[in-house]
Amino acid sequence: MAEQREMKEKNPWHSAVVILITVLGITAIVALVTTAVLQNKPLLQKYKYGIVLDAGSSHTAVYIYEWPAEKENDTGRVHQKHICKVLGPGISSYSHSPELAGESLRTCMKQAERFVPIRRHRETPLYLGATAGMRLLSMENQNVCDQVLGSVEKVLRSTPFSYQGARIISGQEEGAFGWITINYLDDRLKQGSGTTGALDLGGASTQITFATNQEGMGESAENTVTFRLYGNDYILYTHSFLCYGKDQALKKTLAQQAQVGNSSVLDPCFNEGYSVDRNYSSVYSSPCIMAGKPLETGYSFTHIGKGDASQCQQAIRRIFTNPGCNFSRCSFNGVYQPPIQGPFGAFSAFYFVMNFLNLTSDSLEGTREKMERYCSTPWHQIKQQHPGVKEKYLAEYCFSGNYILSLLTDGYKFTSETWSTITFIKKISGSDAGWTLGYMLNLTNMIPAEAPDSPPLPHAGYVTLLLFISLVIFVIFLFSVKSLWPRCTTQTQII
Ligand SMILES: Nc1ccn([C@@H]2O[C@H](COP(=O)(O)OP(=O)(O)OP(=O)(O)O)[C@@H](O)[C@H]2O)c(=O)n1
Ligand SMILES: [Ca+2]
Repeated sequence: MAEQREMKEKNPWHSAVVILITVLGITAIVALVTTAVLQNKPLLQKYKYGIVLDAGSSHTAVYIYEWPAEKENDTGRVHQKHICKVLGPGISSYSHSPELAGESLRTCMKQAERFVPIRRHRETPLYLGATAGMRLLSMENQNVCDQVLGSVEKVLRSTPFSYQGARIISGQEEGAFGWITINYLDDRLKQGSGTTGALDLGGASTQITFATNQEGMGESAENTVTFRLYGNDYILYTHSFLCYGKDQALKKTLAQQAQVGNSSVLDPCFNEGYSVDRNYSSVYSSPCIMAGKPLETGYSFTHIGKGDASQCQQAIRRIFTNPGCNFSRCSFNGVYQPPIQGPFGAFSAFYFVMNFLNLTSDSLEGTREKMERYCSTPWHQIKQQHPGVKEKYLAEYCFSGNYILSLLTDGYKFTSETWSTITFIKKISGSDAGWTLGYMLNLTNMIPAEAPDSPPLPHAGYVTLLLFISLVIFVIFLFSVKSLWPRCTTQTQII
């Protein structure tokens, strides 16, 4: 018994040495984990900025993007910090006083100076991309077009930002960068999984872009864009239809219904009771309307609504020409289009219109029915129901809804089955869907061709593993001490 008590008293677990070892072990583990956590903790977040002006046919918008400075090549990292809508029309409407085009941008550029921290002003790249309105102006009058671009350049150069140029982007770029934007924001590019096609409807042009594995893409080089992003290859089909944005399509539809000399036009695409006097020249004042231009201006007519959706669609169908298809398949106007591969995101005016008409989640048949009902509602009732909506927009929704229906089905060949693959979207994770983000990502080389190397474990996983291994080592150490120590003490006792 006395021997046993002696053994217990001499038990190494109770000795000061073991307590010391335990304390030291725990301290070492805590120090190790703290060092690992502190070493890997993200530094105080620093942000970088980029500004892109979308000079559209109907208006200009200034987008400010922001991203963490040390994560430039991570997909999904750049987001929209602010959008400023320029007051007044698009820059192409300043053809009679080009210098005012630049002036119109000043208020939004001042706002941008407040949204980007002062210390970042000088390094913040500033781009302006002009789309279909300026493409049309350059066709009409190259000289005036250059003056407008010169005027916006002068104002943008006077800002504290790093001005990188103002230019008209091609329809191909507009389509492809819209596609990059939505797939970047959806985080689909890095995963290399399926992508989403992009449908963009502006005032003067419309774009369709989708990834395809079609062998037949060789059929039309001008509709093909290839990208290598994050180690994945993409073959995109893209086409921009100039003059098929919703404002130009409206002019086309009206022009083919109007006969110069007639004092009124009975239009099925406007609600019954709608009646406005128009000048013929306002309808024909566009390079999109080729035939039937009156020699003399000054004729006017009364534009009267008739409110009939199916007749409206018949009228719209006539603006899609069918000159024959020189390829294996075509959309319209003899333009090549491989079989559509969804899903699709439809944005800009596709969204504005379908959202207003409450048609963002209906079947194709449901959409047709609702359009019939909307168009046959008398104009005074429509105005009563939507007192806060701009009258110009309101008057055009019957046309616009039918145009979208016709463009997607008669034009791009969506069917009742494939209609459901279209999602009408405005924003993805807080950033607007549109070409501007993709444009900036491309010009700042923020999407690498090859996937960047990343550590095998995420930060949290790394710390947890470190902690676990340290504990295992410590426990093993304690067990070895426990099993070795008594033997040593016993031996000492014998001696
Ligand atoms: N709340 C809104 C805002 C805009 N619009 C319409 O949407 C079209 C403009 O769409 P947008 O994408 O802004 O066109 P732009 O970029 O100006 O034109 P484009 O891309 O052809 O240069 C115009 O017909 C405008 O009347 C609308 O119906 N409802
Ligand atoms: Ca646009």
